[in-house]
Amino acid sequence: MSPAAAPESAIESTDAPKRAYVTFLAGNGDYWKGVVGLAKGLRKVKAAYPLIVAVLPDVPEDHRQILEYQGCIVREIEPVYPPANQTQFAMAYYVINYSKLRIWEFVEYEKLIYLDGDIQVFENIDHLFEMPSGYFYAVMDCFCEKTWSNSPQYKIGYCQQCPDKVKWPVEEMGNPPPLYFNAGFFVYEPDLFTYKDLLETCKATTPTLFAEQDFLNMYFNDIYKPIPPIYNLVMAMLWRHPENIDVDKVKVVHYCAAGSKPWRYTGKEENMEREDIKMLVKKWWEVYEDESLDYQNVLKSETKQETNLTPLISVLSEAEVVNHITAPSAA
Ligand SMILES: O=c1ccn([C@@H]2O[C@H](COP(=O)(O)OP(=O)(O)O)[C@@H](O)[C@H]2O)c(=O)[nH]1
Ligand SMILES: OC[C@H]1O[C@H](O[C@@H]2[C@@H](O)[C@H](O)[C@@H](O)[C@H](O)[C@@H]2O)[C@H](O)[C@@H](O)[C@H]1O
Ligand SMILES: [Mn+2]
Repeated sequence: MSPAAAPESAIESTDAPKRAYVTFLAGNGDYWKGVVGLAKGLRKVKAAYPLIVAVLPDVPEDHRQILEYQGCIVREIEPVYPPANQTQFAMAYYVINYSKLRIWEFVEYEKLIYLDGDIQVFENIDHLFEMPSGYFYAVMDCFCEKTWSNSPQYKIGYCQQCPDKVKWPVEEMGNPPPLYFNAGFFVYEPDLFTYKDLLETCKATTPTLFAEQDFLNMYFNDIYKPIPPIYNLVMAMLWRHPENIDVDKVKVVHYCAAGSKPWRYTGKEENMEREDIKMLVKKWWEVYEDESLDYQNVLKSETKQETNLTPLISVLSEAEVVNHITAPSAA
């Protein structure tokens, strides 16, 4: 079994609907470390589906090789640029995030779960694929951090996480804004019509503070279904809305607060000395450094088991009971 072919053949050999996890990687910086951590985390929780990495052309070959070595399916995508204008994004690098829209093109998969490279999965979440189709599932965001300071929500002090604390001023501003999700994690269905329409609509839309996240929120507004925050713990929730979070139940952590990316963590930025943050960063490192989770090591130990089973399998295949040997999951 060739290592590179295993993840795909595992899926192709069954009649089950095609599913996968997908993440996004740009540039020659250090985000590949996040993706390696994610691939190993998915393996640790025995995810049943592989991890696709949608890479921009500027991701260097050696980084791609590291990802393939970790069992990822690397797929190059073309960049998507927002129309030029005067907009200030909350972060300058958000401009590349429009390229995420390309993942709607992956139509050989029926359903996909997108995760940012700065996300880690600590418990199996395969069950999210079983939710009814036809919706866009994601976790509600929080508006309380400084990155939101140019938004009306922030200026008013309104957050959808506690809409009764500071009420939305309906009389002055009309209805409160629709529910707004964090676009670091979502469950979606690739589709070529949607893909083309996304790109065309995007071209005709003025970019705003949160770039593709604002755009996706607008585009999928009518089919958006919130899922609980355990599926994408936006770190600021820990100090902004502790009453909404039970850290022990969290399955997916999004290291999105300033200074919290584990591979860059110094502990110096605001809130980064908190015990819960230190614990979550430590948990990320434990997965990242666990060599037993390296794809090549998992392959080796599974090959050993298969060798032991060979006599039994050959008897069974003669009887045409075994049509295929399921390859190990890549994730
Ligand atoms: O230089 C970069 C910046 C971003 N990303 C990808 O884009 C995602 C979104 O950026 P980020 O997670 O840093 O945004 P945040 O969630 O912190 O606002 C990352 O997780 C990566 O998957 C990347 O690959 N290289
Ligand atoms: O390009 C827009 C980005 O927006 C998001 O950023 C977060 C994060 O920056 C926090 O620090 C903020 O406080 C939070 O509200 C905000 O949504 C996504 O995580 C990322 O994947 C990407 O879509
Ligand atoms: Mn992120």
